[in-house]
This record gives sequence, C-alpha cells and structure tokens, in this order.
Amino acid sequence: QETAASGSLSAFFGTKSRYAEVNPHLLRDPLALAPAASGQLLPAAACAPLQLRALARHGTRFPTRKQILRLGQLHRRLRAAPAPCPAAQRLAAWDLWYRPDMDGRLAAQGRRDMEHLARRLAARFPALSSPRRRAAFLSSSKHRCVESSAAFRQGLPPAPGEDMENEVLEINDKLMRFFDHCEKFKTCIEENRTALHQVDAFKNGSKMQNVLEKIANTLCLPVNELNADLIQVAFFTCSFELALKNVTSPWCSIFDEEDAKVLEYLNDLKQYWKRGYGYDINSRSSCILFQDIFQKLDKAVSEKKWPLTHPVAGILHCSCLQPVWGCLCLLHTAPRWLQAPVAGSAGHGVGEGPLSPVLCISTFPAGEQGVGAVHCPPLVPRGCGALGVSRYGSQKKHRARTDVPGQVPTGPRAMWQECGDPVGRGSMELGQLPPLPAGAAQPSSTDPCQPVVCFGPHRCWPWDIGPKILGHWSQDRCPAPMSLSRGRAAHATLNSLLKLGNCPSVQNNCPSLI
Ligand SMILES: O=P(O)(O)O[C@@H]1[C@@H](OP(=O)(O)O)[C@H](OP(=O)(O)O)[C@H](O)[C@H](OP(=O)(O)O)[C@H]1OP(=O)(O)O
Repeated sequence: QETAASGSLSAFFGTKSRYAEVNPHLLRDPLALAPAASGQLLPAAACAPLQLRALARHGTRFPTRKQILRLGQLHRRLRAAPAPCPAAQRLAAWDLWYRPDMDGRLAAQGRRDMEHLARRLAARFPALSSPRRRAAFLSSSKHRCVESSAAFRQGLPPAPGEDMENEVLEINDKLMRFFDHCEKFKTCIEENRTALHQVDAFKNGSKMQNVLEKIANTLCLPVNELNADLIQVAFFTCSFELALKNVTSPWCSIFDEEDAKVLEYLNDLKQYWKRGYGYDINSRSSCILFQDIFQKLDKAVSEKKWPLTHPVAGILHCSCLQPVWGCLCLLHTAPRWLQAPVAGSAGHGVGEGPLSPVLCISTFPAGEQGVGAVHCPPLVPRGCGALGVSRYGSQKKHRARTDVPGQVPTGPRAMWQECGDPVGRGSMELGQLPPLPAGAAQPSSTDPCQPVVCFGPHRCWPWDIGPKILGHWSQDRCPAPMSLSRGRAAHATLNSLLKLGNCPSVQNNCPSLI
C-alpha cells in the first residue's frame, strides 16, 4: 500500500523530485543516454561541437536546516501525545535521522548523480570531453555545489599526467548565485514580505484548509496545531526519503493524490513568484549569467578555433536555473497557474510535473544555418512551442517573452536588449534625466539589478542618490506614494523622501505586486 502511495505521489514533488523522475530509464541504467525526443532536430553528424557550457543543479541533497527544524517540530508533537490513530503511531515511532547540520548538504546519492551526469555528458560530447581537454568548473559557494563539482569531475575522463586536484574550480557567486547579488531582486522580492502574498493567501485558503483537516483527522490531532508549512515538510519528507534512500516513507501514507496536487501547487506558487514569470526581475536577475554564457559562446563561434576551448560546467541551484530558463522562455508557462484564482483555489492550476535539472548549451561551427543551441534532454520546454534544439542566433536574440508578468510569452522581444534595459518597460530614458550631482554615478545602462527611484516617467535615479538630488523639491504636495513602500530598502528610501517632502510620482522600480 505504501509503495503505491509513493508511486502516485512522486509526480507532484516539484523541485524536490528525485532526478530520475524526469528520466525513468536512469533508474535501470544511470549511464544510458536518453533517446532523442520525437521531432527533435539534432545536430547533423558532420557538425563538430565548438564549445560546451553546461549548467547543472547540484546532486541530491539533504533537506535544508529550516525544513529539518520544521520536521522536528511536527515529529515532537506526534511523539508527545501518541494518538489512537495508526498513522500517528507509525510516524511517532519513525526515526528522525535528519540533523540540522545536514543543512542542504550533498548526499551520497547526490555524488552518484553528478558523476553519472558527467559520464553521460562526456558520452554525448566525446570531442569536448576527451582526456586532452581539461574542463573548467564554476560553482556556487554552497557546500552542496562545491561537492557536486568534485563529483562531476570524477565522472569525466582523467587528463593524462594532470593532477585532477589542481584543476580549475572557480567559486563564483556573482554568476552562480546571482540572485544574492541583484539588489533589485533582493529589495523587491527576497526582502519584501508582500512579494509572495499569493503564496500566503494560498496557505490560508480553503484548499489548504481541506488538506489540514484531512491530515489532522488522520493523525488525530487538533487542526489548529497544524499549518501549511508543517504539512508541506511532511510531504517533502516523503519525497526526500524516496530521493535519498529509495524507500517509501511512512510520511507518504498520510497523503492522497488530491492532497499532493494542492501541495505541489503550493511549491509551484513559490517558484513562480520567486523564480519564475511572476515578476520580471526574477528572470532578469540572471542577466549576468546569461550574458556571460552568450558572450563566451559568441567568442567560440567567431573564433572557430581548434582545438577548442574548455567545456565549462557550472554547478548551481534550482533557484538559478529557473530564472535562466525564464530568460530562454523555457519555464513551464503561466496560463494554468493564473487561471486559478489566488486565495484558496487550486487543482486545475497545478504545475506540470518535475523540473529538469540540467540545461546545457553548446555551439556548432557550421555557419549561421547550423549554429545551434542544444538543450540536453530531458529538458522539455513548455509554452514556447517545440524546442529541442534551436538555432543559436534565434535563441539568443529572439526568445519570445511577455511584457505582462505571468502571461504566456507571445511577442518576440530581444533578450539582449532586455538584459541591457535597467528599468524595463521603457520607464527610464537616460537622455532625459536631469543632470546628476557632481560625483554621482550614472545609473548603469546594462544592469537590470540596479534599483532606481523614478520621479515622473523619465526621471529615474540610482536608489541611493535619489533623495539627495531631490532635496530641494517643494514640500507638502504629495499624497503618500504607496508604490514606494515595498521592501526594506524601499522603506528606507521612502522615509527619507518623505522627510524631504518630495513627490515620487511613479515607481520604485519594483514590479507591480497586485
Ligand atoms: O528546500 P527549501 O524549501 O529550504 O528551499 C531551498 C532554498 O532555501 P530557502 O527557501 O532560501 O530557505 C535554498 O536557498 P539557499 O541556497 O539555502 O539560500 C535553495 O534555493 C534551494 O534550491 P537548491 O536545492 O539549492 O537548488 C531551495 O530549494 P527549492 O525551493 O528549489 O526546492
């Protein structure tokens, strides 16, 4: 019965899915290459790859500290008052083997994931991974990513006569955890308590309440002792036990498929509003990585040198892959999400299954017609039409995106230009700014992460100098500019602006939150 439970739930684990979920053949043979998807345009055999940039999420990890502490809280509650319900008894007797210091660390399964991934990539691109060519590694500073990079290296053919220990591993959080370095993202989304208001609304809505009541009943607990976070961690534990130990945990037995859909939707909502199309800055925060990739690919294409430059593997987080996918228009798209009214309804808006862990892009030196960007299986793009392999040039310049957050990407818009547009949606024109005070930095025209404050449609300033510039403006004429009150930095700026009596009439460069 429990095996059946885990089997039917595993389609709803979202970002916590075990990797083989998207490629079930890997359960039988972890080195088997996925067959080409039907209709996929693969590079002609005559094409020789020039350069490979792979972005991969780290291998299977333990839960983060935050989730382990939540699980401990629920487990303690179940142990404190052994209930007459069999499910509660089973869970109380379950061995809580996670410790807070496991905090998202790479697990043994994660090391295998990465080694096997490298071996599959090497088999797919033999010319790029020959022993003569050393790979370079970029990694986020998180231990799970650093350890994943080492495991990935183990899977590549050893370079003869070279000391693998001395190979290049660059820890680069500006590229591999770009969201931590994007001021606008931090201000408007990360530190802004209202940015995920739809997630909070869903947690407190009727769909979630139904799940809470069912589980409370199953566990013989008062419903007011449960909440969405506790139920979610119980569900995550079901997924972690499957991914880490390949077992069906007793935690799975308290959920049925209807509950799983609601919990999948809850996780999807977080990803959508924090990493996906919910806000433009989510994908734009990845511009620095996006540009780095395409600049290096451009160089490889223009130089067409042989032997070729090193393949570069970047090991990072799901939270980084999703914005990059957003830039490339590869994320599961929004319409089904948005059809679901916000508070308390779900079901039909549920996401579309597990996210793929790897995006890799490579270029082929066959001239304009043959230059291609390859999205390694198992990435199945949604919402932008069939895209297994696409022309490099069109991928770079013409990925369709929408101007309306959360809607289906439709019209073509040059990503290059988007990444170079600091405010977006035409709300800033540098040429029309009033003169900057002596010594003040001009807002960068290429950094979408730089927060700016706008006064009037064409008067935008770097966040920190706005108040100084406008100190002389007239007082007492402004209604409270509510649009500025988002996020900690926004509050700080707003306070100083109000003291100065200025009238910030447009926006703080945060996306609209309603
Ligand atoms: O597991 P959670 O819920 O703690 O969320 C993880 C994040 O923790 P946070 O929400 O910031 O406390 C976590 O953030 P940190 O790297 O710990 O700052 C990651 O973003 C993680 O993604 P990945 O597994 O590293 O690819 C996140 O995992 P996903 O949400 O991508 O599954």
